[in-house]
Amino acid sequence: MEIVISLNQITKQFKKQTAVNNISTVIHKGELVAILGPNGAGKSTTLLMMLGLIEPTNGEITLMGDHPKHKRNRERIGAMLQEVSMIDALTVMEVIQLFRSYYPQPMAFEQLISITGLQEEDLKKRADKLSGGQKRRLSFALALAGDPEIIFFDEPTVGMDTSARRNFWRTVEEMNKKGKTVIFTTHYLQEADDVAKRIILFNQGKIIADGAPIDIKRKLTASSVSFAANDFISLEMLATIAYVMKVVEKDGRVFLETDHTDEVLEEIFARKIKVKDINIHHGRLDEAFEQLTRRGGEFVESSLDAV
Ligand SMILES: Nc1ncnc2c1ncn2[C@@H]1O[C@H](COP(=O)(O)OP(=O)(O)OP(=O)(O)O)[C@@H](O)[C@H]1O
Repeated sequence: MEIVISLNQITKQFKKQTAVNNISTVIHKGELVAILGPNGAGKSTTLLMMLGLIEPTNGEITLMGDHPKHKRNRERIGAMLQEVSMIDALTVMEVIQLFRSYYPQPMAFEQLISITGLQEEDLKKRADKLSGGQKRRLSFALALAGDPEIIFFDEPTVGMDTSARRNFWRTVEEMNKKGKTVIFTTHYLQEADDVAKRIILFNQGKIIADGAPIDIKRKLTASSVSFAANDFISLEMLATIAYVMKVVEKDGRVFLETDHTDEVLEEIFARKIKVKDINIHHGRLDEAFEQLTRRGGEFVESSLDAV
């Protein structure tokens, strides 16, 4: 698969503060990647370096094979950053037209308007007079004005209401299906879990886990098969099922902790054990996140191998 972004031993130092500490990774064309991590972990700094807006102190970043700032890249990337600054005195429609005019093959005007989700009367408003959430939606449309191949979002849904959020992710998923690479930072673990195909987890300037959400969760949190308890099932017998690590009875249910939920289920059916109200539980991303960030730096190497 084609590599579109490559980070090779990147460090960013702000005076005494090491914001990003010797990270290396690659992102392939068509990936949908979430960069997650607690406050100050180095997410935004990394994103800004990928965009060429700040330079690493050490290491090398390439964007589609060139320096991020190369003029070939300018037409091929779109970004929505945390700071929304609107051009004064232009209406929403004028700003969209202006941004479209920067690119050789802009996205259709009507499509961008529909992405803003704004009503007719709001399109004639001055962009700087929009509400916070409306500004975010407009900056989303502006990020897509050039019909970019790679799109970067820094905390994109902050300030968006539920429906704006849903529309935003639906559009992002559509773009990704068309082959566009999407990279976003977020604090909303649920969003990362729902949308991203890959999560890069940052802590204290380092990458402490990198993988599909399901793999990160599976590796770091316990999964279980559970069902309603009844008097006829022997817990000792359940403990003999292959891959069952622990059997626990709690609140009227029996939980079989395992890394292999499918195999355990198969065995339950093969042995014709009568169970009702079956539930499969995989650990939640916030549990995995909590574990990883709590353990901090020391956990780095082993978790990277493991995940
Ligand atoms: N321009 C700057 N000058 C000095 N220090 C900076 C600058 N930008 C970031 N930092 C510091 O680098 C560290 C990483 O910041 P960064 O903004 O990348 O974190 P983040 O993971 O995006 O955090 P948040 O979730 O709070 O947005 C922080 O300690 C921050 O204070």
